[in-house]
Amino acid sequence: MSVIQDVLAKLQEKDSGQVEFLQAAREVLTSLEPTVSKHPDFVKAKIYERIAVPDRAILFKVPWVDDSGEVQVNRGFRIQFNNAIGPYKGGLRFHPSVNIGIIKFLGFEQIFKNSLTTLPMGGAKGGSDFDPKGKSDGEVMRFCQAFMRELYRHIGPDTDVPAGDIGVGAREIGYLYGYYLKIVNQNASVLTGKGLEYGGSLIRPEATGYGSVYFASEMLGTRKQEIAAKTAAVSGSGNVAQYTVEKLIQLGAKPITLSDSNGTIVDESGITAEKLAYVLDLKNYRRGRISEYAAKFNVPFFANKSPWDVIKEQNLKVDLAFPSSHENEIEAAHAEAMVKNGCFCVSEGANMPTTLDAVDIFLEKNVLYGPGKAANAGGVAVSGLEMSQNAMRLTWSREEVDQRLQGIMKNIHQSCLEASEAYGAKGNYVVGANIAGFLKVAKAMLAYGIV
Ligand SMILES: NC(=O)C1=CN([C@@H]2O[C@H](COP(=O)(O)OP(=O)(O)OC[C@H]3O[C@@H](n4cnc5c(N)ncnc54)[C@H](OP(=O)(O)O)[C@@H]3O)[C@@H](O)[C@H]2O)C=CC1
Ligand SMILES: O=C(O)CCC(=O)C(=O)O
Repeated sequence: MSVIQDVLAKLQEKDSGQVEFLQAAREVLTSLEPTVSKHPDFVKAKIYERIAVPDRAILFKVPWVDDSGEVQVNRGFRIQFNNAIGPYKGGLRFHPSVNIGIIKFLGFEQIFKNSLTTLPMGGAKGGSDFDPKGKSDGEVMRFCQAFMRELYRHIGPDTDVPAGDIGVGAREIGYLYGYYLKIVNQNASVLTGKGLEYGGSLIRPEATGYGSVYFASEMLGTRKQEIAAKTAAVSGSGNVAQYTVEKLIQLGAKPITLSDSNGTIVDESGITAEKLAYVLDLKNYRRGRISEYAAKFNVPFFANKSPWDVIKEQNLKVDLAFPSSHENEIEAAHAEAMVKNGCFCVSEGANMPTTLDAVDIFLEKNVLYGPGKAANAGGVAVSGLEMSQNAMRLTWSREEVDQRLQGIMKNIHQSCLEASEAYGAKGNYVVGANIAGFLKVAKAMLAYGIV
């Protein structure tokens, strides 16, 4: 059995219920296979085995009181996966589906993503099974305060710096940071995605979405194509989806879908800047459902369907796809239908939105496929820039941060291409991203000895 297969077999045995983590581990570790023969020192130091086990996993209770006075108890998690190249860094997810396997998959992916940015950040993730949907602002505030009441002792500007993810946006970061400040009494860079008034960075809200469009643009460039005039499907309607659509519009593309957990709207005339402004107000302030877009702009709404279901069932034609919602949203049958309906470029705003079978289909059919850890790294990259600005106690302009973001996305694209070629899988961004992200972390781990 190869070293990699041996590690995977052990994970399968030890972490058997953690389906999403095992999926992520399989995807990453199998694509590291070509590094094994070139790096016997990694094998001897058991780097492949060590990198797949978190440094620590913190599980805690989060008791809080709802608006009716009843005590509620949620689970809180912070998985500090690997800090070889910098402080632990990665978002917090508040969603009822959250469990240890999901947070572990996200934390594991974050190691390689953060390494690809070239900024000094280790990998972590956290969150809770708390569902902010349908909760009052007061309930969300009390939950965030209860969550921080435990989390504060595990984080710090040089230790671990969380940020947002699904269900954690500007409102939640404000409550979390406000409570940290209150109990620790230090205005420290312990969270990113902060408001501009209290240490946030311009372009952080936009960064993940913009970055995934910049990454798509780089991939298209390898075939002498560009974003302009392309029709695009985008899933989700949260932070990542909103700014993906904004950048697509700015670059002259036609985004035609958005979704949430209740269904998908299809606007074949194109989502415009004005319609997007409606979506931002609907989702970020009124906290409404995407079906309201369909009623407002008189377009079809497909209840309980994702954009990928609609492409499959209605033969909707698209050139580009930006899955920006959640893991495993694109399955093999979706991938087949997407290719059949003209989709030739997929840039993942979400983390692991494509199942392993569906990835194989994209690769077989020569689709330009940008995996999340490369394509959505813009968000954490600008979080890294937020930390740099906090450390220098100054703020950069919008233009400066955007220029840096574009440079980082270009550089990630180039590193993926170079690593894929050096390790015998030219043009395969999955192999390229995993190997390029891995090598830096592995070399740092090797330098530290067995710790
Ligand atoms: N925010 C960031 O900077 C980064 C985010 N990501 C990834 O991008 C993705 C989206 O995150 P973000 O935009 O921040 O999150 P948000 O909470 O802002 O938006 C999530 C969107 O996805 C929908 N969604 C979530 N889960 C499901 C589900 N199980 N089924 C159907 N729809 C669902 C939500 O619908 P509803 O409101 O109905 O639940 C919502 O429209 C995630 O995979 C995240 O890990 C990656 C890198 C950075
Ligand atoms: O900005 C960050 O620190 C993390 C963003 C994130 O959660 C992600 O990249 O998946």
